[in-house]
Amino acid sequence: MIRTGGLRLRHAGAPELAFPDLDLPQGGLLLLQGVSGSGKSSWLSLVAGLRLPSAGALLVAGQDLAALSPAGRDAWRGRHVGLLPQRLHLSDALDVRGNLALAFHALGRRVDEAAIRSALASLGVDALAARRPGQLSVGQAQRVALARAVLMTPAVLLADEPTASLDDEAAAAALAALAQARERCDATLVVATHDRRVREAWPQARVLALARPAEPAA
Ligand SMILES: Nc1ncnc2c1ncn2[C@@H]1O[C@H](COP(=O)(O)OP(=O)(O)OP(=O)(O)O)[C@@H](O)[C@H]1O
Repeated sequence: MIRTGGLRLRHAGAPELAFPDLDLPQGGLLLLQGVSGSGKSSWLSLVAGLRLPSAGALLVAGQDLAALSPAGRDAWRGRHVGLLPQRLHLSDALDVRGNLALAFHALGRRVDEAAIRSALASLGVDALAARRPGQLSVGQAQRVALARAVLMTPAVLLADEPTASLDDEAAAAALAALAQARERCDATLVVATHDRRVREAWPQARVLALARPAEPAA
């Protein structure tokens, strides 16, 4: 679940972003829409606990993020949030298995090899475990990143423009993989997108429409 009220974020040197209120139940599906600069990535960074709001209340998976210390937020995010960023941030110094193992190291936990195999298999990329990310197609790399996102069975899955730069077939496959990942984790799924194909694929999804803030008068 994600509940926000009066949420605002101020980036240095930019007009303050003000977000519409939201009450999304656990397991819900949300499309975060808005033109470039309307704050989609900023909203995701708030819900992921990467930034704290300049004002407003924010409850994610039952947790008030403002009540956590920075280290507590990092631990909470590692356990409860699955992130599929626009740039996938897979390390080419490691193979696919090693990239997923990093998630356990970040939490100070023993690497759960069975969980890694299961996450990769759930996205149909278990045969790629020994490859380096640089040896993967764009679609394969995205599936690996999604396997990493669902590794801890997160309560909330956040995907930033997952269909950008994909052709129709690859975009449909990416959306199917996301829907499957959501089902596997029984997660709340938020997809930030300005791709009309996502809305067409998921007409039942809730939409949170963001508007670009007005520039202050000169
Ligand atoms: N780290 C930052 N420092 C200063 N301003 C920032 C920072 N990140 C974002 N902004 C500003 O906040 C506003 C919203 O940016 P954001 O990236 O969240 O929008 P977006 O809707 O995700 O855009 P896009 O679709 O282009 O990715 C923009 O005016 C942007 O310049």
